[in-house]
Amino acid sequence: MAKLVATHLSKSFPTRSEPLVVLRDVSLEIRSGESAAIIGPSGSGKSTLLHLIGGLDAPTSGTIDLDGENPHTLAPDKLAHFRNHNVGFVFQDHHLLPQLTVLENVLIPAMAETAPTPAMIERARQLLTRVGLAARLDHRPAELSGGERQRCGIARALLMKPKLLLADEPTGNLDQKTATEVAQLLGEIHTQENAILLIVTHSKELAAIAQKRYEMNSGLLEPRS
Ligand SMILES: Nc1ncnc2c1ncn2[C@@H]1O[C@H](COP(=O)(O)OP(=O)(O)OP(=O)(O)O)[C@@H](O)[C@H]1O
Repeated sequence: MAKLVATHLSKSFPTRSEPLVVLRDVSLEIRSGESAAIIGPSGSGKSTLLHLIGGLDAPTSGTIDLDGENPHTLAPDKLAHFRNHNVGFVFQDHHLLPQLTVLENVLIPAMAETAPTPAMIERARQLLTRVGLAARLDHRPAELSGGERQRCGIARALLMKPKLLLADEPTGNLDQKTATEVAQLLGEIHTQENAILLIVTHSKELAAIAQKRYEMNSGLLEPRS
């Protein structure tokens, strides 16, 4: 069973005067099939923490261990490979490529390394069926609704069977009803995929789908009920 362990993470950004301290001694642990949500005010450090955990930025101190590997000890090419195979990202703005079809967008993580294999194409089709987009494979993102685009983004994030699914305000741009549907989908599909799900959100409703909840305030992470 995979496990994410973040231990004593701190992050500061240099400024012209004192460094800006954004994360202060943050630790958390989440297992495969479990989910955690982090809520907290704007600017409190939530996205920064997600970036460190996903290997997009390095901590000033502290360690991250995903199933025995610390992404921040890897050389840049190995880190890119690690991220592509172990971490799926779902963003507030879906980050789909407008010129590609829905199916091609979902295949992007596979295309980062080789031409997609028939097995990958089949997995992409299956994921798109599971997120309710079976009839939209050949459509472009502009032809989809906001919720459908987010479903496509979720399918893309899961293509490589990542151990970790990171979602940064995934329902932030959606109306209430669509946000509820996407939240339910995230909750169901990460369990089916046995992935670790970590969500950053302002939405209490989205946070409610997670088994563990935390609040971030000025870079300090506290458990919440
Ligand atoms: N690359 C950077 N250089 C300097 N400061 C940064 C950088 N990235 C983030 N920050 C600062 O770190 C603080 C925390 O930002 P972060 O995006 O993590 O907050 P957040 O809790 O996710 O906010 P929001 O809910 O608005 O997305 C902010 O003050 C931000 O300006």
